[in-house]
Parts: sequence; structure tokens; C-alpha cells
Amino acid sequence: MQGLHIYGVTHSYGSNKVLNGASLTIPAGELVCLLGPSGCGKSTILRLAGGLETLQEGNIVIDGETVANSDMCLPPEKRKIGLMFQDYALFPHLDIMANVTFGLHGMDKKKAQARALDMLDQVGMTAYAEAFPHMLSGGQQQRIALARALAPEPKLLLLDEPFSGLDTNMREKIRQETLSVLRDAGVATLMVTHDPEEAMYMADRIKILGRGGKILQAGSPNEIYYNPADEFVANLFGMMNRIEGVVENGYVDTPLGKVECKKIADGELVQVLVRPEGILFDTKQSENAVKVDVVSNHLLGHSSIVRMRVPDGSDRGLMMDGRVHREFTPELDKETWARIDPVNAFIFPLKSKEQNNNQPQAEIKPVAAQ
Ligand SMILES: Nc1ncnc2c1ncn2[C@@H]1O[C@H](COP(=O)(O)OP(=O)(O)OP(=O)(O)O)[C@@H](O)[C@H]1O
Repeated sequence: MQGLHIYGVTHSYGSNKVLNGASLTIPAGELVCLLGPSGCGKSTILRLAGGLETLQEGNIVIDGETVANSDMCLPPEKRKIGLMFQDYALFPHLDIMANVTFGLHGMDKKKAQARALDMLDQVGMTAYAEAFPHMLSGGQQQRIALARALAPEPKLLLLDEPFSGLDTNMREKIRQETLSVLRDAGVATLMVTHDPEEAMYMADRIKILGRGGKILQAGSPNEIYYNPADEFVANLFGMMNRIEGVVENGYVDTPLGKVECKKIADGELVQVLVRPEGILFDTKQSENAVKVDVVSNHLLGHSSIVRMRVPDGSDRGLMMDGRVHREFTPELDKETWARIDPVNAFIFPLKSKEQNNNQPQAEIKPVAAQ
């Protein structure tokens, strides 16, 4: 029973029931990301696990020890946890060594300092042991926060939007470093984020939360990206082309060709969601490809978004976006043909307006177009 186990947690703030029987398990050495719209209760789960919020109903076990149930609730310092937040939360009046040794109560001073130095070495910050937090950049402070959180060898690490205060380049660097330090530590980690790309990068498993802390889908980044449970999950990961159609003989006929659909019955109204990278371009006709008009082409750096008009029987045509790696350089004297790559196309039943209104809105920041 190593790691974190949360069973049937229900939590309300006044009359606002935020969690309704939420359960979650994180084995030692695994990093789980909670991803979900603002207000769905992600931070509440993290705070309950850390003892920063008093448990109302349910049961929380860390490394085989019950830390909260209906009768008792251990304070954070008794839970063998490490915490890391967006704002680093270092003690401004203590130098870096004192910040990192802070959680090592009861340990002999020399041993504590040796442990702190070891942690500072792991995050590449040994040279800053005598500096004060205000002398460090955001990225450096976050490295210290990680060293401090891991110094007492916690059984559970809780990360709440840990990288959102950092600029893009620094964020990528620090999350890479954090991941490598966490792999070595082998600790169970629960991370909360709004950023689907960050969740994909960091997590062994992602849990997508909807309203009421309901888990809409749980799986590896690969499973969630290539096998989204519904259109809400599919839409989390950036731009989508959407085409409505009807299933006939196990296929949906779209203006960009037929897409196989074996899971939904013939005659059903469906929506086909196609990622921009799920549109394949060619300069000659091939099976299932359709001749399209390229309307515009936007170089984003390592890829380009290609806006195109697909003939659909209407005057205007159907506007769709494709993505090609690097620059899109159509040869002007040649035609452009496009078809759908089924790996990046997802078919879901078309819900009535009423059902759609009950779905969480996509308030999570979609990943930037790449
Ligand atoms: N201390 C509190 N008192 C009252 N309401 C609270 C408190 N903390 C959170 N809430 C409410 O509970 C709901 C869930 O909050 P929580 O912070 O867990 O959500 P979240 O998914 O982490 O959101 P965000 O991503 O915006 O941080 C929100 O409606 C929030 O306003």
C-alpha cells in the first residue's frame, strides 16, 4: 500500500459541493496529473491529500498509513509529504541552506546539511546555499522549492501548478529537470495543472476531471490523446476540425472522404473531430483524397497551419485547418489534395443541445498550436 490512496472523498464549501465521492490511487514512483476546468476541484483534492484542508468525508491513506478519515485528520507535517506551489513559497528571511533544511526537524544538524547539499546538487544549485531567495530567478527559486520538498524523503509529493509562474523557455527546462529528479526519488506525485501539454509531458497517468470532481477519463497521455473518451477530452488538446454526418454501413461520409465508424450504429447522427495534423496533403490524387483550395498558410515555426476550403456542395465550401511540419510550400502549378488520417480523427454521437449544456466547458487552456 505504498503511495497515495484516496477513497470516496466528498467535500463542500458551504452549500457548494465540490467533490462527490472522488477516489484516486497513485503508486510509489508514479506521477499523476489532475487536469480539468477551473473550479472542478483539482486543488481541493490536492489540499485534502496534503492536510491543508480538513477532510469531511472519505478516507486518505499515504504509504499504508491512514492520514485522514471521518474521525481524525493529521496535520501536513505529520503526513510525509512534500509541497510545491506556483509561488515557490520560500522563506524570504532564511538563506537557501536554511530553507532546504527547514523540514528536516529532528535530524542532526550536520546530517541535515549534508542531505540539503545533496538535494541542492541534484537540482544544480549547490553554489547558492548561502544566497537568499530574493537573489534568485523564478526558475532557480523553483529548483530550491523542489529540493526543499524532497529533502525529507516524502512518500508523496504534491505539485499545484508548479511551473505556471515561469516563462515558456524556463518552464520547459525546469519541468524537464523536475521530472528527472522525481524519477530518481521514486516518490508518488500528484500534480495539478490547467495545461494539457504540461500534463502530457509530465504524467505517467492523467486524470481528466469534470464538474463535481467527476473523473471523465483516466489513462496514459497516449491513451488520452489517441483515444479520447468524448469530445470534451478530445477538444482539450488544441484546434479541432468538426464535421457532422450520419453513420452508413460502418462509415461516415465527410467532404474529406469516408471515415470508418464501427462503434456507433448505422443511421446515428455523429460528429467527426479531426486534428489539424490528421489532415494529410498531397499534390496528386490518391485513394479517399479530395481536391481542396488552400486559402492561407501560417508558419508557426516548427509547423504551419494550412487553412483550406473543402468542397461540400455549398457555395462557400467547408473551411478546415491542417497542420504540416515545417513550412508548407505548395507548388503553385500543382493541385492540392487532402485526406483524413484516421489516427487523428474521432467520432462521437451528436448530442442534443440540452446534453451539451451539461458538459463542462473547455476552460482549460488548450495547448498552443505547434
Ligand atoms: N476555501 C474556499 N472557500 C470557499 N470556496 C472554495 C474554497 N476553495 C475553493 N473553493 C471553491 O471550490 C471550487 C473548487 O475549487 P478548487 O480550487 O479545488 O478548483 P480547481 O479545479 O483547482 O480550480 P482552479 O484550476 O481554478 O484552481 C471552486 O468553485 C472554488 O471557488
